[in-house]
Amino acid sequence: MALLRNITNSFCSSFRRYASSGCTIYSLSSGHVKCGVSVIRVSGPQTKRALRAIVGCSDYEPKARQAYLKSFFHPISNEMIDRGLLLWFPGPASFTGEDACEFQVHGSLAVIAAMLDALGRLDGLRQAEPGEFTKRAFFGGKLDLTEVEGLADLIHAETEAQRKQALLQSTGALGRLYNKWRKRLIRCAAHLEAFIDFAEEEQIEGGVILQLTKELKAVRGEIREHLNDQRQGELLREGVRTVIVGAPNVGKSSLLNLLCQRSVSIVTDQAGTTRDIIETMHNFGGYPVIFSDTAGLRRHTADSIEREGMKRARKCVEDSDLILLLTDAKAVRELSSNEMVAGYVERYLKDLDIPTELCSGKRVQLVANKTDTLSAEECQRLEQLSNVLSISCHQPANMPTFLGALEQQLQQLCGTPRAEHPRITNTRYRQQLERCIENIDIFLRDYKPDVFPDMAIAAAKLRNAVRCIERITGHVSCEDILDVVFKDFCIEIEQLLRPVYVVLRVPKVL
Ligand SMILES: Nc1nc2c(ncn2[C@@H]2O[C@H](COP(=O)(O)OP(=O)(O)OP(=O)(O)O)[C@@H](O)[C@H]2O)c(=O)[nH]1
Repeated sequence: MALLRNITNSFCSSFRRYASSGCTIYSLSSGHVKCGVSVIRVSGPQTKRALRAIVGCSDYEPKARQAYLKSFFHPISNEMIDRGLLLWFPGPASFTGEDACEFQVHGSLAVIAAMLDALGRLDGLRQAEPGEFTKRAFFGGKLDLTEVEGLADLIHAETEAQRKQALLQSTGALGRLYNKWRKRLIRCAAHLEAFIDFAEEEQIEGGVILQLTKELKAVRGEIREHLNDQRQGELLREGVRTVIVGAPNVGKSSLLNLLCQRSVSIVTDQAGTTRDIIETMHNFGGYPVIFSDTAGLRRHTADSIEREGMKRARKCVEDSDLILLLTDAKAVRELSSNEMVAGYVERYLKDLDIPTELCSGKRVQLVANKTDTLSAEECQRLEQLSNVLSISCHQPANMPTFLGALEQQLQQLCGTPRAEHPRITNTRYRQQLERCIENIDIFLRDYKPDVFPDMAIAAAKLRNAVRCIERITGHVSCEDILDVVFKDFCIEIEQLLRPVYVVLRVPKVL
């Protein structure tokens, strides 16, 4: 347990050291457009001196986390800038962990400029870099990396489901899960090291090792289950890539225009109108979708531009998550069973020269367009088949059934964000978890309780497993990762902390 305590303490104190070494920063934290109220934040050791200077009272003592209606003055001219609300957040119970305050002022460009100028005139204050408040919260130990990324996702969330998922992550649902695994793995590693170091002298029982392998298998099982999620969280975060593909002239561009409710793609009666990929991002029933219209596919063409368009279309199929395979309703009007539809899909993909590997692991939804050209009886027959959706882009009144089915597909692909089952939202997490499992696997395969050098090598694998989790949460030195995360968060990293946390003692035998 002492080992665990040391790890935690060294983690926290290094972060605190970084946090308190910063100077005081200020910035407009609300949007950069004219608005009713704008929020200007200040964080750092000089915050109280700054707020006293702005309210024009050198011994002003606001109560923590209470709003005060105050007049704000420029410290050089003593002219009043605005009247607004002041909130004081003494550290460490603040967002950054440092002393912080907020000025809520009227959101005109002139008021904001005057406030920023006033703060900039004070000694020890400088304008914050983009995202620097969050960076301080991270280095101050207030947020782990998953929470930082969750916060960035929350700020960028465009759909309701994305908002829910980002909110869960930003409030620590994923971080708590990973931290729980991290602690269990550290405990296993600590027991193993105790066994290596003291087994002979203090008669530590071999049963410890049995217990340890049982626990490792349990953690491995939980991580595997977490990984086996059909990438739902990642799809929700990044958007479901949905490609509309089919033969020339079947109505792919017409469908895209209908889905987006605007004319993004050119529609003509000439086969081969669409040459390049046309992509649009769409909020579809709360799910983010990236629709792609593609060039019509056929086996042979002499036209080199069309050939390039078809190559791009096939690549788009390969990169997609959901394939809307569009066909002319006349081509399927004779089909009378789901098996016949399945056979048709296979033949159609072959005609379009789409190799089956390109579609493997993806949802392929057959959509029959131009039902307005069918008889009522043919339409009815098609509607009875469950694996084909029939539409007419010329009669959008029949679209609700299709849209409902599409929304259902998206719901199944993205799932529902739940606090009890936080999902992987980032490929980086997935890669580290897979590496963590690999290390546990190697340990379980290689350790031999009675052969100490082998045991020590196996113990190193266990430490690697811990490190993989720590690279997700940011508990270890991981500049390369921080670089990516804060870039996503629009933060220019000026100085990178290089903390090196000794996670576990190196066994004597190494
Ligand atoms: N009758 C009927 N015609 C349609 C329907 N949808 C599209 N069309 C017509 O079919 C023709 C081709 O439509 P597009 O949307 O350009 O077809 P496309 O598949 O994108 O064509 P390419 O770009 O050549 O691959 C146009 O004349 C459309 O007006 C429909 O539901 N019913």
